[in-house]
Amino acid sequence: MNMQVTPTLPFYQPTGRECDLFETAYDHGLPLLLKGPTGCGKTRFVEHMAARLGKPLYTVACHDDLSAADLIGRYLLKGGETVWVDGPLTRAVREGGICYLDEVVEARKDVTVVLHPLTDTRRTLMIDRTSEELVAPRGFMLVASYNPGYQNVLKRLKPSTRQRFLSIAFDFPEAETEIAVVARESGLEAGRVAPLVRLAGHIRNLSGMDLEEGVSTRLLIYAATLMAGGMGVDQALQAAVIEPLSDEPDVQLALRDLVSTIYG
Ligand SMILES: Nc1ncnc2c1ncn2[C@@H]1O[C@H](COP(=O)(O)OP(=O)(O)OP(=O)(O)O)[C@@H](O)[C@H]1O
Repeated sequence: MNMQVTPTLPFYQPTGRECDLFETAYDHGLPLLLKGPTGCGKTRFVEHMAARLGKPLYTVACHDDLSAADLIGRYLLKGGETVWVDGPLTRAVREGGICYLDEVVEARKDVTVVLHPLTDTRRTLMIDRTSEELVAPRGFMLVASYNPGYQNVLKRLKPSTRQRFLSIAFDFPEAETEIAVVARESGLEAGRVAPLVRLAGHIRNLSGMDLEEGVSTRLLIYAATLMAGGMGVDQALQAAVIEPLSDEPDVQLALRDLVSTIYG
């Protein structure tokens, strides 16, 4: 869990009208679900919007062991005494902040039970252990993300959960936007970023066939950062694109072929 109150506005390049939708959802106290592949800007978007709205942000990276108690809180032994310690969700509710549950679908099932009364008109967080029932104040907002590409039958959001959230579909940005983002984040000049983004376009066309998922904007930023630091193109792409995308020699070969097509 990571709590941030960001003094400067984290850079976020909008790709559509997502900032307006976020603000409207926030104004009306509606929960928001961000759907999209890994590394396409969902977390950065939430960080940007929280800073823009001047709200504390509690980010929780969900995993398959994450339980309701991890979000709500628990009794802990402190100096021989048992004291209640709020979890990130409870803190966000008490403070009227934003709670961002990254990859919510990974969390254990008891988390859903907690989220339901919080994401409908009740806006209530039940804390069974302390017998408290908190009604979320104006200003509290729940944001969750999930990556539809990773889902298997067991790990899908149930309609009863999905239909409690407004949703925005994220994808990799248009080439021009992605070039601007990668150049800004890595410090590599736009002219040298352009072929990287072209390569990404080709690789993304392969995803689903040989690759679980296309190359993320995050990996392009890694590659560009290595290149901006003076590393050669081949070595940078091997470390930041080819190795992270696949362990299969055949697939790696196909990726290297694509690299030669673009870089000659
Ligand atoms: N539209 C954008 N504006 C600014 N930066 C962006 C944008 N899209 C991607 N990025 C950059 O890509 C990096 C990865 O994005 P981010 O961490 O937000 O991904 P994510 O979608 O939350 O991924 P995950 O689901 O794996 O957590 C960011 O650190 C940022 O540098």
